Amino acid sequence: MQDEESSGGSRFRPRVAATAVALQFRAAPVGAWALLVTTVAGGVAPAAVAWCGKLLFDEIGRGHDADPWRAGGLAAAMGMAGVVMAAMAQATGYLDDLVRQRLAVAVERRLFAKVNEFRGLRRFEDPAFHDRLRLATQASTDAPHNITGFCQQAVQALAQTGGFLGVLLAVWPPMAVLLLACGAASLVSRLALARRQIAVAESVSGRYRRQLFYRSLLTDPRAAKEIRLFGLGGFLHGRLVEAIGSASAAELAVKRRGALAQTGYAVLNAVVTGTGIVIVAVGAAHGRFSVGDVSLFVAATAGIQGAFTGVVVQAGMAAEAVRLFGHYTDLMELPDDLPAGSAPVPRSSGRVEFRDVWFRYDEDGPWILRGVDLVLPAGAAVGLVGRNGAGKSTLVKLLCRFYDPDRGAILWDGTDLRDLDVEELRARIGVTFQDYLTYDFTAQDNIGIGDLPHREDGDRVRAAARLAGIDDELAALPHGYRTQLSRVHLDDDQDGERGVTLSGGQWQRVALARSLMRSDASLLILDEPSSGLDAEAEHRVHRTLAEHRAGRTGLLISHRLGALREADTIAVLADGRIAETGTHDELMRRGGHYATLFTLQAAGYRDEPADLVETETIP
Ligand SMILES: Nc1ncnc2c1ncn2[C@@H]1O[C@H](COP(=O)(O)OP(=O)(O)OP(=O)(O)O)[C@@H](O)[C@H]1O
Repeated sequence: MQDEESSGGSRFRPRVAATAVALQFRAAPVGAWALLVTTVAGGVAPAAVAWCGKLLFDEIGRGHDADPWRAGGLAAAMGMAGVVMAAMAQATGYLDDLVRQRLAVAVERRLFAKVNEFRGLRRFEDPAFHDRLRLATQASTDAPHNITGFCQQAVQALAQTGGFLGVLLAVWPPMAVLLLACGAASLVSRLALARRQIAVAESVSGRYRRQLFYRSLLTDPRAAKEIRLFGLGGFLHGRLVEAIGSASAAELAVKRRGALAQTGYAVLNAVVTGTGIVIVAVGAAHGRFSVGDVSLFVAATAGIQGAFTGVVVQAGMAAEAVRLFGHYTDLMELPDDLPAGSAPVPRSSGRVEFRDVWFRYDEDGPWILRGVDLVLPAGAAVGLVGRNGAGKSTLVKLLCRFYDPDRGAILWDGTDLRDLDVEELRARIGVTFQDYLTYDFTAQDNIGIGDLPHREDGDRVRAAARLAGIDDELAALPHGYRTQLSRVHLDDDQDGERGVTLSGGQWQRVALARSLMRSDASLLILDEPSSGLDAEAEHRVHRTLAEHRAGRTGLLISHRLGALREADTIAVLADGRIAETGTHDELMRRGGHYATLFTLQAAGYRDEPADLVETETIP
């Protein structure tokens, strides 16, 4: 994804710059226009002041013939202009902050709204996408502002240079040419440096990603146990330092080159200026220039150099910003990784059929599913069994349409999932994922977000918690369902209070309750929902779920085969296909994979030696 074509290589991308400028005027219209006005005015003012200075010196230089009123008026005008310039500088500073803030908010808002639009999971599993997202996020704070800052600086410099050039041409024309040549050379060199800086920034992007990873790992309370027990602190710290060191060494090398180049141009500028001043001073001594001419020449030289220095610095920053902001515009233009279907999801039964489904995560990766044929009859409970890595959770992800099958189709009441409106489809499914999330929210929110419109509906949340067998424990927390389930992140209004930490099994039941919030879901998928529950809790939860599920299609995945015994059908996934299907009794009679697994587990409970159990090799 970070190929030259999509990211534009190191060439200048005017469309990116135009987008950034347009975004500034959209994010803060009044502020942006006001900033433009104060900037232009700030650019013109120094030339006007210098011109007044020249007139003043010339007036004073007339000795006894000088007009005191005119000299006083010119001095007063210079004083007033100084006040206006100072006020203008303050106003520009404030407007600059205002626009920068509004712009950063606008960019970030758009960026993460776009991220939310990706329907599938593929982008989130692509390291290049994460690099681009990181660079685009980085761009959100400064890049558009730097681009517009450069435009303003350029406008200001044009105004300033234009005024002073006229002065120089009138006094000693070669100086104008020399200063322009120095400025142009400095600009070209700064742009070349910016290109190198950008290339380095992009080459170390992966290292920054690793830095963030190690940093968050070293402070994550969930990681703290293993880090301490396995003594990983030093190891992880070393890797963090290595990532930081290698990233900053490359950046420092470019900065060194930049500093050297800029020093060279500063010396050149000083030589040019010094020569010019000497020539004009000698000319004044011979009576070719007035005192006012000399003062104006010095002011004009400094003014033009100042304007160029500003433009050169801003141009470098803008070039980097355009490149960085290019990641934002590219990301905003990324197409969705899943084509959108638009057909409404039938309100009927919720029969699901996998028809010769083939799937692999990467084009050159191994096939995970190799022609799965499976029917989840409407209203029936289907148990899915298979060894670790058989592809059970993958099947669930395809069912939720996080990916599309490479071959074959999944049909919902006869319609291909690819043709259905994906949001509507997902709203009809309740899922407890095997790798469920634990949110640093209140207990109420941890469950309520399973059905956002009813997040605040206390009765509904408690009903779901009751089904998952966690209601009593949550109600007994210090603030009941309003208790924060986190020891780290507390809301602002909970200052001084401490959250609580739930046990693994309690969290699992909270996750289960979350998936049960969608009381009108047609399909309920539970991927290892009771792996962390004690025997009593597991028994209770499964009984309640069986009652609750009535009439809905259910897919239950578990390595504890006893939990699947009551399912209407049990399917065994092996070698990427459905190897067996049937009821518990049918499969036991068949004596295949399922019977082998079940007998092994049962033997463990009965305390029989495993070698007494007849086993078939499990694929
Ligand atoms: N996002 C992914 N990218 C690449 N490979 C993946 C991804 N998720 C899973 N896999 C691979 O797909 C295979 C099937 O994984 P899956 O999680 O579906 O197995 P499972 O049957 O649910 O296993 P378990 O019983 O251990 O939960 C595994 O080999 C796994 O490494």
